[in-house]
Amino acid sequence: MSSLKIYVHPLSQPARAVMLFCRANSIQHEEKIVDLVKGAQHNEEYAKTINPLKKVPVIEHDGFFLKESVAILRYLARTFPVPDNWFPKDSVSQAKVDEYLEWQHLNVRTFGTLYFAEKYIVPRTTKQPPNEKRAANFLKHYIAVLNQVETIWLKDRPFLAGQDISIADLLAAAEMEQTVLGGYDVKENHPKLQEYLERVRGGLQPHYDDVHSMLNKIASKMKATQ
Ligand SMILES: N[C@@H](CCC(=O)N[C@@H](CS)C(=O)NCC(=O)O)C(=O)O
Repeated sequence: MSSLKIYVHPLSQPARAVMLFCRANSIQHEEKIVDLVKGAQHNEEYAKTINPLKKVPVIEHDGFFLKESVAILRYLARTFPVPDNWFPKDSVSQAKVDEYLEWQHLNVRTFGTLYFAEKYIVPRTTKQPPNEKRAANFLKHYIAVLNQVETIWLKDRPFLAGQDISIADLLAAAEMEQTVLGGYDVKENHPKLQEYLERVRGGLQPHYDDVHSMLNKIASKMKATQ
């Protein structure tokens, strides 16, 4: 019998996208939590046997190891019997998904992550306050790319690559949910993206809330103590 292990952590955006894909498609798999908070990704064993880049997500499918969320999601969509909308076989439809996947890494992913890291990770690892000037600059760029998502990618379609949800939406939603931990709630600031995120979430319940539960709990606690 085929075996799929996914090495993930629920506070990692690309890992959540992989978790969500597997859960929403009822792909039989085992979740291996790599405790990023405790630095488990830096363990010698993890670097040696799972991922020399010391990051999540990674999958292990029948002895085949694959890192990088985009490659993983494409591989899973090709390899498992999932509905075609996730990564369509039709060349033009697939290219539309790829178009977002190629763009997001240097845009939503980059600026959302830089902002989140400056506001959330840096203070926790250095015990120093964030550099607010740097954070504001990352946020400015993050808002600019979110505006591009609204006005270009979602201009005339409900999902990033067309009428149906695809793997592009999983990565986008996971990134947009993350920055609440840095104090920037996309849903409160971008009504069109709020509707979009609700659309993505609505079609993926209860899995969407399940994979975001740790993030949402931390965000609620932070809001309560502000
Ligand atoms: N390009 C990679 C990014 C992976 C990545 O940056 N993972 C982060 C969590 S979101 C990580 O594992 N960080 C641990 C570390 O840098 O120590 C992907 O899309 O899979």
